[in-house]
Amino acid sequence: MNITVLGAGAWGTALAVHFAVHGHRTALWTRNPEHAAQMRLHRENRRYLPDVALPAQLSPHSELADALRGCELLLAVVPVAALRGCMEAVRGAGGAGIPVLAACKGFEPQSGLLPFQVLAQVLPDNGKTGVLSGPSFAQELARQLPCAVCLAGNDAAWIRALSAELNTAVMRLYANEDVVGVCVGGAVKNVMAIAAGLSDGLGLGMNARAALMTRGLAEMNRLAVAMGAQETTMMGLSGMGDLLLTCTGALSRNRQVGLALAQGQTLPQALAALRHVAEGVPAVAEVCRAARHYRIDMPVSQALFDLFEGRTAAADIAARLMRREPTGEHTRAPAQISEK
Ligand SMILES: NC(=O)c1ccc[n+]([C@@H]2O[C@H](COP(=O)([O-])OP(=O)(O)OC[C@H]3O[C@@H](n4cnc5c(N)ncnc54)[C@H](O)[C@@H]3O)[C@@H](O)[C@H]2O)c1
Ligand SMILES: O=P(O)(O)OC[C@H](O)CO
Repeated sequence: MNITVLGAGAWGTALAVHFAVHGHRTALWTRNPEHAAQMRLHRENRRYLPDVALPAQLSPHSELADALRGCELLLAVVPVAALRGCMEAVRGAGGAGIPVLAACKGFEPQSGLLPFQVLAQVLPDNGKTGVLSGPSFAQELARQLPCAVCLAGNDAAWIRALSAELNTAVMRLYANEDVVGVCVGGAVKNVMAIAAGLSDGLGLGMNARAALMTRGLAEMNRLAVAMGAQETTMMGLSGMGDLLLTCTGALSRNRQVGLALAQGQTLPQALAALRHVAEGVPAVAEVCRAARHYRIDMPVSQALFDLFEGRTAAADIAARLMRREPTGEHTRAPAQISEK
């Protein structure tokens, strides 16, 4: 298959390398001509995924029209904030009819839309759109270490066929019919990974991290179900699977942000040191906005939001969460989300 990957960051490059290694002709598009030239020269993406050789089947591009030539499947792997602009550019370049999977995780800032909803808005006449999500660090996939992720979209038969066609011994693909749940899991687990990094960085212990992850899963589930997802999806790869990986894995950028905040860095300092996107940061505000809208309680997300807004200190968050009114483990507590 001819695959075009939009976005030559860590994840876009890892996916492009993977599909090229497994026999697909792969174009990797970056908006930056100098970046494309460097990748062609060194056969490596030194800025975003160093020490991984780009296979011969992979061609770096900065001209969108070149990258789209002969394309049979588009993978959109830019930060979710850039998804709309990228897909508008694809439409402008005559690529509106190409099937597309978004592999970004988060809510579009301000609109609060999930990646599949952005695709539906920008490409309303596009026949086939979907998402790829699940526990998957770019550095591991690029080295062809095994992982399992899921695909979901607007055409269940296409998603099933695509899962079978793209499945490899390195990346096992599961078809999922709950595109809302898959997207919400991928977005909210990043918020929980920041909280887990913060907890670990403050030395709160393994008991605290287990509690945080479990109650984080409860928050993810409440929001997902309110938005129309199935509860079972949160127990799968794009829910619990990705939550486990991102809250505990040292490679997680979101977890690293939490660790940096615990050391006393400001949010801009932590993000500057990262040099990669941490989608959990903009997602915090969108998650809390959605929680207010659906009138559900998301105390971990709200505590992070208040921290980012300067309304609470990192050192006070644990006490604030622990001292809340006791409640039943599966009680649907009324929303305690602040109005700001
Ligand atoms: N890195 C991972 O392990 C991983 C795994 C799964 C999913 N993801 C998701 O994939 C998405 C991309 O993450 P990443 O790790 O590749 O990020 P990254 O920070 O490594 O790279 C981001 C890339 O997007 C490009 N970009 C940013 N704004 C753009 C715009 N307006 N137009 C075109 N290109 C733009 C940047 O130039 C860069 O090449 C995120 O939503 C992330 O959550 C990442
Ligand atoms: O490095 P993070 O925190 O953006 O997480 C990367 C992937 O989403 C893990 O599945």
